[in-house]
Formats: sequence, structure tokens, C-alpha cells
Amino acid sequence: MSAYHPLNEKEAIQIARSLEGVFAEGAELTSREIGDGNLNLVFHISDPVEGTSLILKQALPYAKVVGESWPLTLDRARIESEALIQEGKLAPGLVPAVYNYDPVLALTVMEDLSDHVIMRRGLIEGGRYPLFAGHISTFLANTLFFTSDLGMNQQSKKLRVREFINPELCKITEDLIFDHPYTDADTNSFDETIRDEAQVLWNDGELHLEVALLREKFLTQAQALLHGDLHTGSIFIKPDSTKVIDPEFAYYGPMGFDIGAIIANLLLNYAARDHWDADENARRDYRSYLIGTIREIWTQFDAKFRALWEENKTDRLLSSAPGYKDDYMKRLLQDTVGYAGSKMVRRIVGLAHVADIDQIPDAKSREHAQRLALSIGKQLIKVNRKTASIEELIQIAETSAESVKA
Ligand SMILES: Nc1ncnc2c1ncn2[C@@H]1O[C@H](COP(=O)(O)OP(=O)(O)O)[C@@H](O)[C@H]1O
Ligand SMILES: CSC[C@H]1O[C@H](OP(=O)(O)O)[C@H](O)[C@@H]1O
Repeated sequence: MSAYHPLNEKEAIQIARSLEGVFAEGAELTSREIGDGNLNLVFHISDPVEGTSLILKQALPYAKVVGESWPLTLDRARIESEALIQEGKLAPGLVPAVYNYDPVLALTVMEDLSDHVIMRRGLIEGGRYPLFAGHISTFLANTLFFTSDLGMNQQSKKLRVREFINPELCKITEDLIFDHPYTDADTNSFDETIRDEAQVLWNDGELHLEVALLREKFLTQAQALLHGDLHTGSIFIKPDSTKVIDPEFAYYGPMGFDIGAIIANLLLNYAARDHWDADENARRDYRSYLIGTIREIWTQFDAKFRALWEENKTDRLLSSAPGYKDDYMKRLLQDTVGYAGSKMVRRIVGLAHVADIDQIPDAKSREHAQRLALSIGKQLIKVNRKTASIEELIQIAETSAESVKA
């Protein structure tokens, strides 16, 4: 197949067949398009007899969620496959294996992770993943440290920044996270019952200053290679395994954006628990599991990142200046808090929402979850530059759950 065109299920089978050493000659293959994300086609190809399978992910020349009126670069498939390969080297076992990348078809062939569940779904259903904090903190510490000026050759890093220039996908984030929720933008989408909350967001100058500072950092700080969209829908999980997928938004940006993304999505689930748990005890219990996970993610990330820094003294002054490490980690925590808040707000009033909240069928319960998420998100944004400990983020979540009444 030569020119780019969106594949159909039959063509996906032909491509899978042509890959050497995967499927037996003459095997009956099945093909299903299973993409449920906002942007791409995803084909699941399997040989049910042998039990072998793989995934073909193809970029469309537009954003699937909106349609052809929103053109989008196919280069994101290159970025995604390249990022998965980098992440696989730096955090072995924590991303799917990439078998092939076809630049003409904007197609990545990768390991099938169907024996895992998408973490967002797992959390909605009350699943617990005791190894997750350990896995994701390793993923974050390794990928962020070793792609930054602290952990790699600083001239090579500048060349890597060039390879991950991702303007169109960054623009989506700049618009949908760091602009539109704070003005009456056409892309915004929210239930009419919380219009009062949206109007507050549009007129809160103190909030706008903090969002402007976070936006500026997202635009300008090439600190490390980010995943760029690390929400719980981009994580496949089972009790003993965690796999991060979908890094098409990867670019060199501020580290706190990735750490904040995962914390925000745990907090969005936290805000939705009134509906998903059977009674108050179950809710309290599950919320404390989520809070414990957030605490562990930051604490373990902090320890692992510092340990990598001790072992790899790439930059003399940055490794030895008294107080520099503590100052760096404090700024990283503050960015994490600010970006977590921004990621929560965008999922309530912006274009793309989360199932944890949108799938609450009862309008009153959904409204409560939305108001709680906004309350936590706004406070995190406002306190970000003053935060000194992850306990302050946790306290904001817990106090808000008490004070925002159903
Ligand atoms: N490696 C994989 N193994 C199994 N299913 C996958 C894999 N990658 C993606 N999927 C399925 O396709 C869906 C969309 O994939 P995703 O990468 O999130 O697409 P998008 O970039 O459009 O958001 C996932 O929610 C999951 O159900
Ligand atoms: C028009 S893209 C909206 C939104 O979708 C992306 O998420 P995903 O592809 O993982 O569903 C990303 O978060 C974008 O901001």
C-alpha cells in the first residue's frame, strides 16, 4: 500500500499478515476497529486459533472527535512511536512493545494489551492497583530524569528537543487546557446547571494570573521529554502490570505537566465517588485508597528522581550547588500542583471530558461531582506557587469533599 489513506478492517488484516514472524501462513485473522479515543483509528488483529494478536494504530488527518473540519498532522504518529520506543528503553516493561512504524500510512504496530484494562474504567468499577504508584513513579522518574539536562548529554538533548517539536498537538493543549476554560469559548462544553461555575472561571483574575504562568511554562520550558497526555485513559493496568500508551502529545516541556496529569485524573475519580460507591463507608474507603495512591506517587517519584540525580552527576553545578536539588524538587511539586488543577478544570468545562464524571446518570450527583472537581482544581491552581508538601494538595481534596455538599 503506497499512499496514505485511512485503513479499513480488511486492509488492516493484509498489513498484519505481511509482518514477518507474527501470524502463521494462512491463519484466519479477525480485525476489529476498537478506537475509543478522541483522535485515531485502532485495529485489533488476532488469530483466535493460535491466540496471537497485535494492535495497529493509525493517525487520521483530522481530530476524530470533531471531524474533518479540524485537520491534524499525521506526524503525530511518528512522535508517538518514537516516544514509545524512548520510554520503553528508559522504563522497561512499562509501555507496549513497538513492532513497526510506517511513516506513509502514519501507522504504528504494537503489542496487544487486551489482557489489561484501561485504568479509568478500572477505577470507575472500584478496582485497586497496589503496584501502580510504584510503577508510575518509576516511569515518571526515569523518563523525565534521563531526558532532561540533569540526566543526559546537554547537546544531545537540544537535538532531541528538535525531533519532538510537536506544534499542532501542543496547540490543542494550549487552547483546551490553558485558554478556553477561562473564557466563553465555542469549544467549551458543560452542563447548563453549572453555568455559574463557568462564569466564575471566566472572570477570576487571580486564577487567570496563575493559569497564565502555567501556560507560559508549558509554552517555553523544554525541561524533559513529556508523555504529554498522561491521564488514566492512557494507562492500561492489571494487578501486576502497568503500561502507559498514547504519547502522541509528547514534546519537551515542564515535568510537572505529566505528574500533575496523573494526579488530576485520580482526583477526578475521587470527585465522582459519591455516585460510584454503594454507601458512605465504601466511598470513604475508596477515597482513602486514591489519596494514598497520590501520596505514594509523589513520595516515590521524589525519592527515585533524587536517587537518579545522586547516581548521575551529568552537570557539575546542578549536582553540587548547596540547596539546588531541594529548590528544584520544590518547584517541581509546585508545577505538579498547578498542572493537576488545570487538568481538572478542563475536564469539567472544556471540550473533552472524563467518563468518571460524564457517565454519572443522575443529574444531581453529576453536578455535585463537577462542582467538587472544580473546587479542588481551582484551589490547586491558586495555591500552586506556595505549595511546600504533597500533604497540602491532599488537604485541599479532603476539605473540599467535606465542604462541597451534595
Ligand atoms: N496496545 C493496545 N492494546 C490493546 N488495546 C489498545 C492498545 N492501544 C490502544 N488500544 C485501545 O484503543 C483505545 C484508543 O487508544 P488510544 O491510544 O488512547 O487512542 P487515541 O490516541 O485516539 O486517544 C484504547 O482506549 C484501547 O481500548
Ligand atoms: C481534540 S483532542 C481533545 C483531547 O483528546 C486527547 O485525549 P485522548 O486522545 O487520549 O482521548 C487530549 O487529551 C486532548 O486534549
